[in-house]
Order: sequence, then C-alpha cells, then structure tokens
Amino acid sequence: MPLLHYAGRPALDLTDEQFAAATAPHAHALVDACAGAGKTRTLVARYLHRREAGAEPDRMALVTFTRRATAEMLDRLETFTQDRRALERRVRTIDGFAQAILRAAAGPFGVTADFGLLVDERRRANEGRGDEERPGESREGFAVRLFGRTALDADEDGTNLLGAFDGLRARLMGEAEIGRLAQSADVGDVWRRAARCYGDYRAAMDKAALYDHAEIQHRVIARCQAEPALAQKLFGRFTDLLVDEYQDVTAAQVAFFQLFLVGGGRLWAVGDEDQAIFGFRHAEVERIRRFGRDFPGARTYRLGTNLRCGRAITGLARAVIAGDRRRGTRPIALDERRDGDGWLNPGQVVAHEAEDAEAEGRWIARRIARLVDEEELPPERIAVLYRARPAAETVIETVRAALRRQRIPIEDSDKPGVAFRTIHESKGLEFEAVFLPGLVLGALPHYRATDAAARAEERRLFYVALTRAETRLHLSWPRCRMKRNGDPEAVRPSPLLVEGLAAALDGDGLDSGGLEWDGPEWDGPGSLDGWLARQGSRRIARPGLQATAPVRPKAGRPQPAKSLEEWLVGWSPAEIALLDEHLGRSLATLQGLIQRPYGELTRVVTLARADRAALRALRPS
Ligand SMILES: Nc1ncnc2c1ncn2[C@@H]1O[C@H](COP(=O)(O)OP(=O)(O)OP(=O)(O)O)[C@@H](O)[C@H]1O
Repeated sequence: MPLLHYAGRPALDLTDEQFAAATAPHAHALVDACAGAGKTRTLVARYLHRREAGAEPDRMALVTFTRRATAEMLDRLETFTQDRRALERRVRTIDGFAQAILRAAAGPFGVTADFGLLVDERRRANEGRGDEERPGESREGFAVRLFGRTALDADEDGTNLLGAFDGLRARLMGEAEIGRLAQSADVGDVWRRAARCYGDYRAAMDKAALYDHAEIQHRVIARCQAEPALAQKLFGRFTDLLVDEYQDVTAAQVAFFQLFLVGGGRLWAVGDEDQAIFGFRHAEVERIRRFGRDFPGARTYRLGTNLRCGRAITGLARAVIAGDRRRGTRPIALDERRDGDGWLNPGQVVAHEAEDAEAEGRWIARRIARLVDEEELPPERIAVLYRARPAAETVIETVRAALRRQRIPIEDSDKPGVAFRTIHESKGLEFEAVFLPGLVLGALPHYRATDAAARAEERRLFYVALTRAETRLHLSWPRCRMKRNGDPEAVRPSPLLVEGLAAALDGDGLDSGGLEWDGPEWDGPGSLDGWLARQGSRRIARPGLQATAPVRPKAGRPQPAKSLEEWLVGWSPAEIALLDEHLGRSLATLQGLIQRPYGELTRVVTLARADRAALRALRPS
C-alpha cells in the first residue's frame, strides 16, 4: 500500500486508488466512491497532501454536512496538525460556514452580527450540536406562533410548511417562480401555502433578527451573486474547497460552493451516488451526475473497493444496487485483502422469516445474545436499523425488552450499547453486526415512494443499510402484521429483499475469486430456495436445487414461461452481442455491461446459458 507522508513523516496508509485521488493535481475533481471505500481517510489525506504541496491552511475550506462528520474530521486532522482552534475555522458544516460568513460581514447583507438562529429541533436531535452554533430558538415554535399549528402538518409526502420553505430555497426559486407556485394547481396544498406565506416568514425572521440555516445560506448566495466584488472580498482567498458526501447536495449548495471558487479555487469533492438518500430534504442526485458540467474541466477518480464489508455482504449489496438502471457502470470490487492466515473476510448473511413482528423481535434478541455471549462481540458493535420508526415499533420494543431482561446494554445518549437507528441516521457509520428487520413491501420500499425517483431512493437506502455491516448481516421480515382492529393481515416481503436474496443464492456478484460461500444462511424451516420460489422469483429453478425447490406459480396468477426469443424482443443487436460475448461472466458484470432490469437479465442469462445455440441463432450477423 502506498504511504502518504506529512511533515516529513509517514502519515497514512492508502490503497492505490485512494492515493491517486488524494494526490490528484490541483484541479476540480470528483472522487466517485462506493460504500466502505475509505472516503474519510482519503479526504484527510487530500487535506494533508495539499498542505504538503504548499496550500495555505487559511485558504482551504473543508465542508461536511453534519456536525458528527465535522467532529470526526477534526479529530482525525488534529492528530496531524494539533492546532484545533485553527482547524475549527477551516473544517465546518456547510451551515457553519454560511453562518460564519454572514456574521463576519453582516452589514452588506442587511443583518446585525449578533443575529439569533432558528434551529430545526428534529435535525438537532439527530445530528447533535456543535460548538460553532449558538443555542438558538426552535424553528417549529417560531412557525407555530406565526402560522398556527397547521404549520407542522405534513402532506402525504411527509412535507410540512417548514420543509416546503426549505425546498423553495434549496431549489433557488426566484420571486417570480414562487409567485407562480402560489397560484399553481399542479402542486399540493403545503407547497402552495409555503409560496404564499414565504414573504411573511422572511419578514418575521428579519423583525425578530432570527434566521434559519436555509435563509442564512440563501442571503449569502443571493447577495454575492448580485455583487461580484463582495463575493471576491469574502471568498476570493480560497484556493481549495474539499467537500464530503457530494451525492446529497442541493442546487443552493452547489451555488454556495461556486462562491468559494471565485478567486480561482478548486473543488475536490467526494461522494457516492448509490448512497444519495436525502431527496426528501431537496437534495438532487443529478448534481453528482452532472459534476463535470457544473465544474468544467473536472477529473473523476474512482474509489471502487468496499473495504468495510465482508465479500458476501458487498456481493449482495452490489447485486441490489445494480438494479438501479440510472446509475451507469460503476463497478464495485470486493475486498481482496487477506489476514495473517491468508483468509479473505467472507462475511455472513442470515435470512429469517418470522410469523409476526413480535416473533421477529424475539429472534433478533436471541441472535444478539448469541453474538454477545458466545462470540463476545461488544454490544456497541451491533445495530438494529429500520426504515421508519412507526412501522418498526413492535419489533424494536420486543428486542429492547428482551435485551433489558438479559442485561445487554442498549445505547442511550452517551452510554454505549446496541444501537437502534433509522437507516438515514446510520449513514456513514459501521457496525460488526447489523440487523435489518421489517423488510416488507410498504416499509422498504416505503409506501409513500410512488414515483420512479422515490423508488430508486428506496433502493439506495437499502444499499446504505446493507453496507453498514462489516461481518454479519441479518435480514428479517414478518409474514403478517396486526391491523388496527387486532386482526392479523398477510404482508408481502420487500421486492428489494427478494431480488437481493435471489442474487445472493446464485452467488451473483461474488465472482472475483477466492470466496467459498454457500449463500445466505436460512434460519428457519424449509429453504431459501423454496421461499424464493414461492415469491415467484425463481420460475427458472437451478438444476441442483429442483428437488428442494418446487417451482410453483403464484396462486391465481399463472405465469407462462417466456422463451429466450420472446425475452429478447426489445433488445438491440449490440446488447445481444454483448450477452453472447460475456455470457460466462458473472451477472453483476453483465449488469454493468447491459443495463437491463435485474430480473429480466437474470432470466435471459439463465436461458441463454442453458441453450447457447439458441442465443447464437438470435444474434444478428
Ligand atoms: N487504506 C485503508 N487501509 C485499511 N483500512 C481502510 C483503508 N481505508 C479505509 N479503511 C477502512 O475501511 C472502512 C470504511 O472506511 P470509511 O468509513 O471511511 O468508508 P466510507 O467511504 O466513508 O464509507 P460509507 O460511504 O459507506 O460510509 C473503515 O473501517 C476504514 O477504517
């Protein structure tokens, strides 16, 4: 592994791809990374490399999105540079930078330097508070005083008036556009109301000298864009802007970053579009995809090896994400590092179907107890991650009660223990063992995710969740749930889960040698293959498994088997030729080459492998 030096001493071990990204020339650069690629380490290395190359510390800015990420970055950098106070001026959240600039310049922006903050209570609880931020007032309380309790009522997408105010600013909507929105019949009530009340909201903020983060950023952007000399004065000194988590940027944030570059500074950003999960907060995954257009001349560096997860876990995760047709070919490599005995970390995937949420909770608690008691895993290395709290309530409460009975610690503010989080909150974290309960249709993908963009985000959320696990991943779901009146009601397993398990059972995505894996462990009666057949996902049984896996079409919906020829009707000659040339390669590789839906590709490949001559006959000459 190459070593990055700092101040004449070896500082960081890096992989080849990390080294190339960290030591890239001083030009705009996008570091396009996969999960577990070591983004934080590479970002720290970039900072140290630029310092070594002579960049002045006060002309560098390092932007993160959460205070937790800022704290981690500061801790890591402090071990090399020691001067924490100076570092705190350069390493900040995006909100921290905007606030510092507005306070320092105040006058030209029409504010006083000691303005107060309106702080979103929910986000503060999730992200923790940092030193840079003054206590501030509750934004929710402010909105209720102005607009009444209905200000916090969410529409069916989960957006309330405050969320819509954020949206107007995240999308950089101008006055005219907001005026049109206020009259538009194409948007929901919450958005129309936000467009109508936006002026009142801003006036009230000015009157109280209290501002929310979006407003602070918006003021800086609007004024500096209108007055280039002011932008030059405030931002002209920056030579380097380093940005983390670029996949979750909004249009406003991109405009804010562009201000940092007015003096000829260069942007070095790292992100992973497969982990873009904040669309509901107005982040636009398209931004990372059009990085080269927003920052002309940018080069791209790929960090494509997952160094966190065991190979089976990475294999499963990449088979799931390969089903996103818009992601383009971005190969994800399995970790090839071996331990002292020459052993590759295979990781373990366990699947379990429970009768209902309570039984599922008891199963999880038993597995956790086994990990803690028999494998001596520290409880804080274990996490239970769920899509949304309400749907997961029963399972969570059952697990927690069982853990308490067994005196297994549960994480509680500063006290370490088994962690319970939403998948969104788990972003950027890693655990030895991860439990993903409640994997049913309606929970993940969430029932509110109805359009293609929202469903793609649900797939990415699942990918984020899977890739939090280092060595043990547990997937579980109930067969039924309780209706409000107490009657049980059958539920369907998540199609993302079915797709992932089918791929894992085929060993798909695990092709790069050296992994001896029997597929996911099925903890329960029957077999995984049989279960998959019942889900209708295995119409084409694999030869060796036929005995245990009778292929049954789903009741009431006969599914006649399509022939290879029928499947290939919509395929282009180039796609058919690619299939023929690469048929021996893994499904994940083929998915990278041929962007067809996962289920379709699986069937076509299976049929073509069984009858190569038929494929040849269909290939145009
Ligand atoms: N060069 C390296 N050598 C050894 N281990 C590494 C190296 N780089 C990263 N790692 C380890 O790989 C794991 C993943 O790193 P990190 O958490 O920075 O990934 P990430 O890219 O931020 O992932 P994600 O986006 O999934 O949160 C960590 O446990 C880290 O210590």
